Amino acid sequence: MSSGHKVKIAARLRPPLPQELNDDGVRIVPNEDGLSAICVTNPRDPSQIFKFPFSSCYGSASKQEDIFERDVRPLIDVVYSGVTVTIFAYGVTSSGKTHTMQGTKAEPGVIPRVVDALFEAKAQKPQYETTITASYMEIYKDKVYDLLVARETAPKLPVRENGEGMVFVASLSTEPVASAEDFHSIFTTANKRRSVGSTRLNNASSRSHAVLTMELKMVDSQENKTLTGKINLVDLAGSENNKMTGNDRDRMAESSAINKSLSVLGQVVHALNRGDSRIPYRNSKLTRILQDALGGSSVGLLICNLAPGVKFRQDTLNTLNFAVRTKDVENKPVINERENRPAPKQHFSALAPPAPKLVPLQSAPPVAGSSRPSLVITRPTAGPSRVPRISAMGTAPYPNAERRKESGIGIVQHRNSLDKAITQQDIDERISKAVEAEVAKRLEVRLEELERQRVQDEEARRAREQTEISHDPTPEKQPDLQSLPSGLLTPLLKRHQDLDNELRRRLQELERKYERGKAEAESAIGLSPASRKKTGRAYVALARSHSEKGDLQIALDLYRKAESYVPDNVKLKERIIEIEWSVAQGKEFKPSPKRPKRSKGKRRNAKGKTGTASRASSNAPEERRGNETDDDETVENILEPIAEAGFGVEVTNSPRKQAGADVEAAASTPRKLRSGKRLANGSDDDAPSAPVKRGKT
Ligand SMILES: Nc1ncnc2c1ncn2[C@@H]1O[C@H](COP(=O)(O)OP(=O)(O)OP(=O)(O)O)[C@@H](O)[C@H]1O
Repeated sequence: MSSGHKVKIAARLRPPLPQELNDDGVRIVPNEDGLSAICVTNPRDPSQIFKFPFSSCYGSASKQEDIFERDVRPLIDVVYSGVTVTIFAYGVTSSGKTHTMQGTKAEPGVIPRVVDALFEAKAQKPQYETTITASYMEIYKDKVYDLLVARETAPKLPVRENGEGMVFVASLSTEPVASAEDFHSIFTTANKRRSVGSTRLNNASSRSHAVLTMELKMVDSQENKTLTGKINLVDLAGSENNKMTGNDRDRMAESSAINKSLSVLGQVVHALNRGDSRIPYRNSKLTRILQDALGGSSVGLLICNLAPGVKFRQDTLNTLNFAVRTKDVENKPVINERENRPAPKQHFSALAPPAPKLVPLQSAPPVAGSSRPSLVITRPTAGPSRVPRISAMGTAPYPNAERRKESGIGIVQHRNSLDKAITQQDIDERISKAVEAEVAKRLEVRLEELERQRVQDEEARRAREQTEISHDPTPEKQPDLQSLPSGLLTPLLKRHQDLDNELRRRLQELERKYERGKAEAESAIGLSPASRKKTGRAYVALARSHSEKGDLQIALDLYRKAESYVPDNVKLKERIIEIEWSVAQGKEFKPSPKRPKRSKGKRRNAKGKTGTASRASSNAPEERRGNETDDDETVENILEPIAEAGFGVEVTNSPRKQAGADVEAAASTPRKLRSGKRLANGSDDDAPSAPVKRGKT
């Protein structure tokens, strides 16, 4: 039996803004069991509808209070039981993340409501002497800044890891908070420092990810123990399509950092779901900082913000796909508890790391609507721990933060204010801290060296390969698939077995090459973009051949593998959803028929861009792509070169003449929706349903 706690998902659709049309393409549909699902019309084929069942779905008329009372308030008791909770808002730009997290004076969002609830609960727990502190940071262009200090005096802060594997932001200030009112004034000031900019889609668009942490220290003098609970409230920046946002140069740099970090977030979730031994947390500051929330020791709630309107439709599907994956991520919540009683003096070097002890779950209150773990692990920290317990989001306040505390803004006693009588134990602790800081620093330097070395090795390897390719004229050397002229490999189409073998060989070769790329072997990030695409293409083609043979599970695995190389490919995501559904339902899967082979000139004509195909244009993929829509671009990137090489094409969007395939696919699925019955696999934690026909519900 699993002792983990799955990340809970809540999806919220914002109402259309005054200038937006409501086409009803995203809507909430109640399920028979009292739960609900988000239904999204396929932007490429309005006759198809994707269904995403979640335990909490909020429609456009929902109120801030609804989401707070149902999904957030139950977590307040979890924080008071000494557990870390992380709530993050995720969605495309302008989908309502900041509105949900911060809200307005008239409609306060999750953050102000959480703080009010923390103080209400504090008043009801007289057995504890509770102190509450806040820290607030933003991750802007992959750099971390303290939002509680003026920007002029806020250098970028390093992210570190202590000996217990706890990631923290060094030198992040913490501010004691005496009351909810005190918090609101601190928060309002801090928010003015957040990087916000205007885009075509949102005139107050967050250009950074913001992480607010409220930490509670609950000293129980009767029981001689201290519990530390924490809640991280994360307002992520939204993914962006620069063509829609109309971003200028400055905004583009921000946008690319935002998109990259969100893409790494997706890869982390993927890797966790696959059970990889290496999770690429280190590939962005965002994922490092959220490490504890994804696959770590905290309880997680992901609020998925969705925007109505057809222009956001593809992003909405991407957001929901991310949510579907995230709900399979399992955390192992931990109660942070330590004894108050001073331990006998001992030199830090003589102390062994404390062994975790299992504590029955009853000590933690239940989380509404979630599968609770049967056990949680407590970290006993009796006496001076070998490694000082450092807040996951950092301690060591800035001098000006310290000043704020002294100036009496907060009346709460801070842990560091025990300076009056320094004991031998205090001294040992300080030495221990200094040693650990030094070790952390050296480790970081060493890691940077290793990373530099890896990059150098990778470059040298690529250079070697380049030289080999240009000097090796032997005919048996395998040609690059991308460079093959169209039609050259057409005969392979007729020989599927050969095709399989060929692709397998190619994949093995690529993987062998990649293996040589040292320790990062499991991460597609370690490959150049070209190699990633190439590998992705090869997996797609192999997957297709398996799906045609009816080996759907194998095909699905291969498509998923392809996705880790080209995580942004939208059609690939759709294909995975379709096959997942077919596998879950035990239904036959019919891929859309292959696109008929056309001359390049015809292709251009079909798009209506140019009259006749010039030789220059047919040989210039960049130029071709420039004329295509975004969707085409992502598909062409992975699929087209294979098609040109004669390996077949994945076309999800069936043109009119392929309607037969759509009708057939739809005919096998819509009745379930029509009758209002849940799909066989339609439990709360199910994957989305396959497309079903509209108009029959
Ligand atoms: N539930 C809602 N009810 C009313 N208005 C909303 C709601 N959600 C969002 N809005 C409005 O939509 C606009 C965009 O919302 P918001 O700024 O919160 O989006 P965002 O996802 O944080 O965007 P970005 O990623 O660009 O920062 C704002 O004008 C906001 O007031």
